[in-house]
Amino acid sequence: MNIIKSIGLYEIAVLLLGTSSSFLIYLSLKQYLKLRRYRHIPHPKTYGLFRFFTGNLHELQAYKNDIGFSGLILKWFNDLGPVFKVYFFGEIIVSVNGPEAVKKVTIDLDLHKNDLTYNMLAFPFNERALGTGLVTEIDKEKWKASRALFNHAFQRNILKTFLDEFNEKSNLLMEKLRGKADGKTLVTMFPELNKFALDIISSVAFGFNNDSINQSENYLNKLIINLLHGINELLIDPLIQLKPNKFKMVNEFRKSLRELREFSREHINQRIRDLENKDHVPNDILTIIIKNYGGDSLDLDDLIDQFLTFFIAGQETTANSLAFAILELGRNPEAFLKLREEADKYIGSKNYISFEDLANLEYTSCVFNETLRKWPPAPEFSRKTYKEIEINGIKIPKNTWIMCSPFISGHNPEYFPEPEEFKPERFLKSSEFSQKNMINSYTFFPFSLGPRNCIGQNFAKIEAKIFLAKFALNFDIRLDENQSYGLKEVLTLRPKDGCRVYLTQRNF
Ligand code: HEM
Repeated sequence: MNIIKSIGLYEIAVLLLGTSSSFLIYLSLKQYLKLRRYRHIPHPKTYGLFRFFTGNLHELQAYKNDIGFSGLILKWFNDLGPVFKVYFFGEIIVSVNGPEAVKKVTIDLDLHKNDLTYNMLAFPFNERALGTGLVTEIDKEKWKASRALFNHAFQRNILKTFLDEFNEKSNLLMEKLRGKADGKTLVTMFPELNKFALDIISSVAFGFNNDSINQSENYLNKLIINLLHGINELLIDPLIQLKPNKFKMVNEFRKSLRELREFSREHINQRIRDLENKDHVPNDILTIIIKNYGGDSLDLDDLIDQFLTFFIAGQETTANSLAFAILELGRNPEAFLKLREEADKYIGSKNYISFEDLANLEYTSCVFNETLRKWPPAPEFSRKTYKEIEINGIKIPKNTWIMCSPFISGHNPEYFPEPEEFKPERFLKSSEFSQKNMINSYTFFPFSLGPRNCIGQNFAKIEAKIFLAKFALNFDIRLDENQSYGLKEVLTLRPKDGCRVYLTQRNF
């Protein structure tokens, strides 16, 4: 205190002013030099008093509740062309688009995942969440080793053995929806589908009957929702943990995450014990993984990371896409009738959809594909350049955060004429778009591409086809006219109001 008195308030003020001005000058210089490295790459106009620092944040805030980040980058793509940059504070992201670019990034160069984004999923708020699970593992060699184990568990002939579970959970959901199908009860599809997807993963992948479909609030579902909510909040605002009004949310997040990991630990430990005691165990993905990890290499925390990864990667993505599908079918009754015709023809009154039946459901696949084209649940994915690369004649510096967008590609009229229309027919093998190869792996890639593509894509396709066929066989849909058709997007893309419908039992 005495020292302060002797220095005097004036000197302190000058000192503080001096320090903050030097800091501001340092930040400005750093920002200037960074932007200079990218000045040859086109970028959208920036707005606001502090736009030199905030970059494109202003527009993002303005559009986030309407067309979402995906809609915004599509707008920028239409204005600026296939390669452009956007920036928010110190982070510059280069969006690269077009079949050549996507092939180069994901396959030819097989770029690494970008650590900044994936770390927020791996260790949000400095807590271990998805850790070194498949989605978030940045180290290529370690990732390769675990992917090799999991590839085995996700082969079609293994998934085939789980059809009973897929059918059983779909039947349970139909049963529940039948109870609401009086034409007057408002049903929000997303939460129903979210529980459905959770129960399927719980049962197929980890051999336990979670039964959230029949519960209004489910323990596991609630923990996962809290986990995703926390990660979403962190992605929107990386400084969130410093804000006193968010302390409660952050604490709840931490508590849920710890409970979730504990829940996983107990479940995995039990399975290990059962395997050691040679007790009967389900032949599910967990058993396959434990047997393959085996021996000394088995690290329980790694297994928990994988366990959580499959819940997070496989639940919301599938639920979102199915909610979008119902929304589109409600708006496109012709497509809905064709879907039903196909289900009538190949499934009819059967309660069980077999693998052979699935092969016949081509139009159902097209409905799912068209939904994923228009509304990919993972609308962008990111990578990082480890050396300077060139795309469309534009040089992109080393260590750049690159973004590829299945959303932009799916809305490009060059490959998908009238992209705003919902036309499942374009995916029929006989359609001119398929024949002319306009639809191929580099124009339609909702499950990403290359070595780090989605391991669960066949799983998701089986789940979606069984659900869609059964739904079309059972119900008529009327959309709630008061719902917004906006998007909700942070980690994944979802219909803003969750797809609100009135159902009636189908008139035969
Ligand atoms: C419609 C449903 C789904 C969509 C659209 C989807 C999409 C994607 C995409 C785009 C990626 C790449 C992400 C990135 O590069 O960061 C991915 C990765 C992954 N997905 Fe899916 N997914 C779906 C369903 C599932 C399901 C059902 C499971 C599991 C049962 C699953 C498990 C995974 C895993 C583990 C990865 C990481 C793969 C790796 O890096 O080796 N996904 N998914």
